[in-house]
Amino acid sequence: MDSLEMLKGRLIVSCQALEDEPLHDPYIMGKMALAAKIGGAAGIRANTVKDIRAIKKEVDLPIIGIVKKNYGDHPVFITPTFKEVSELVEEGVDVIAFDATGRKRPDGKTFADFFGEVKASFPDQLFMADCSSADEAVEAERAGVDIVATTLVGYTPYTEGHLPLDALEETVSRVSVPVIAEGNIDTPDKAREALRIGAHAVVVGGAITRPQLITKKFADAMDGQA
Ligand SMILES: CC(=O)N[C@H](C=O)[C@@H](O)[C@H](O)[C@H](O)COP(=O)(O)O
Repeated sequence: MDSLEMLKGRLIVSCQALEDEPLHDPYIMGKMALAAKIGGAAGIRANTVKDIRAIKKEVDLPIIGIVKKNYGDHPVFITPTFKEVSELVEEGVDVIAFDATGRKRPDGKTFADFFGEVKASFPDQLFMADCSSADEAVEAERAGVDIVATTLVGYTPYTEGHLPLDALEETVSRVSVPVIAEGNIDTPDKAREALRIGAHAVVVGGAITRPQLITKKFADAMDGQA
């Protein structure tokens, strides 16, 4: 069974902690991935080669790899250039994900130029397009990606306030490649709803692996109640 088939209808847990987060440590991300596997995750999404290596030591699940890299204050930061894609190919991951929004990349390339080069260089690799709208998903499918995802819905200036499940519904109706629901799927009900709408799989991050955010939800709900 290939990794896409293994992920069908299943939960993928994003195990990420950036430099400014308390759990920023490859060892901890490895253990997060193990906890996710024990809980029933069928795949892991992870950031940086270091974290991916640590995660591979703990679990044998399919990995969606990204490299978040800031080029100055450029807004495109999820696997933004060919360099980050090459790092992931060299490490070896089942799927490589990247920003597939309509914005120019830090090196000045459009998404189509960037992906054309990537696909020509690594024709056997699976690629997932992190989109902020159904229009971008349609463009990414046209460019030849294997999977599209709602990862960046609400995170581009032109999608502020848009809801991932609404974008998912539109995307599912307009593309034929598998669509992964990702981004602010923060309850089990939303994950189930995403599958009902037609998501191939669901990625959940912060609601499982960012304890500072989980704690805040409880603390905020209790604030002023006593
Ligand atoms: C916008 C952005 O940078 N998204 C990132 C993409 O890799 C991650 O920070 C998210 O945690 C991930 O997409 C999962 O989403 P959520 O944590 O909402 O379940």
